[in-house]
Amino acid sequence: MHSKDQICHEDYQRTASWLLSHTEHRPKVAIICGSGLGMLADALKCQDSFPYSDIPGFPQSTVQGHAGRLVFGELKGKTCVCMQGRFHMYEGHSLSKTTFPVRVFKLLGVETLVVTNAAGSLADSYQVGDIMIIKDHINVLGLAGLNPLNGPNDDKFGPRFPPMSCVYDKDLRKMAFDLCKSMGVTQFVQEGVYCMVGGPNFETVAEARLLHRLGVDAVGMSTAPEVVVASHCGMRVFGLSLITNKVVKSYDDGEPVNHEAVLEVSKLRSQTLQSLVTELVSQMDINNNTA
Ligand SMILES: O=P(O)(O)O[C@H]1O[C@H](CO)[C@@H](O)[C@H]1O
Ligand SMILES: Nc1nc2[nH]cnc2c(=O)[nH]1
Repeated sequence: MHSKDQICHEDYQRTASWLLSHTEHRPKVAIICGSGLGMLADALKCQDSFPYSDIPGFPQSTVQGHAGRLVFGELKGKTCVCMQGRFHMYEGHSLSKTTFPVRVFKLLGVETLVVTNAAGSLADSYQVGDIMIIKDHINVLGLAGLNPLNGPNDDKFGPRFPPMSCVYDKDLRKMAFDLCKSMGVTQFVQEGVYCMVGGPNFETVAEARLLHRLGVDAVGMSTAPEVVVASHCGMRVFGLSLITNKVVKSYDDGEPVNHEAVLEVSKLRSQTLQSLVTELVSQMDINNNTA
């Protein structure tokens, strides 16, 4: 590594080579599990699992509900790699560290990234427990100049100025919605705009009202940097937010949120999310070359 924050191509390669020499799985799909959503990895068959502390170059998870384990395996015959725990900037990681695994996945041969998160809703029509298919995002940190792509561009991954106008794959969104129909769960499925803020504090009422007026449907403290990096290196992206709470927009009522409540709601929808992600991956058009 060059400096504390600068990660060079060889750093990603070193981690990718280590993983390739420790598992025979050759994933085409990567799944990032949000807060309390680590059970998505439980559906993987023929697992090879690595604590982040064993993987050279990998950051460590510090947040409750993020186990800190990388799991390789098969979902209905499709080879996947699953992050049981992601990295957030508020933990003290640089944005390039929070997105480090995404570029490693690219070097492993991953073509599609599935991101999941726990989020608070701003949209009045959303209920706690709803699943939101992410249509687009607002990267508040990115707009303010905090972008994982800052610094010298690594042309081996992608261009200096990547477009971001069609990041969340339309076909995968439609496929997910159709799956929700066949699963009979459309009454709690939404499609909307996710906004990433820095955290770790939850929103003030004034901030919540601002985000609401900006057209944000759900807010969280992750996902956008991973998606920007994945899109930069040409990956197809699909995202789901689980609505774990309603963001308080009134000075007179509303329940203040806490992380324990977020984890509780995650448990509530774990089975549905697991089935949805499993079916989606199984229907994806991917070239499943095994080593
Ligand atoms: O985005 P994920 O990792 O799901 O976690 C969400 O839940 C935590 C707050 O409860 C924050 O980290 C927020 O971003
Ligand atoms: N910023 C933010 N992140 C969350 N993660 C889960 N719920 C919330 C929320 O209400 N706000």
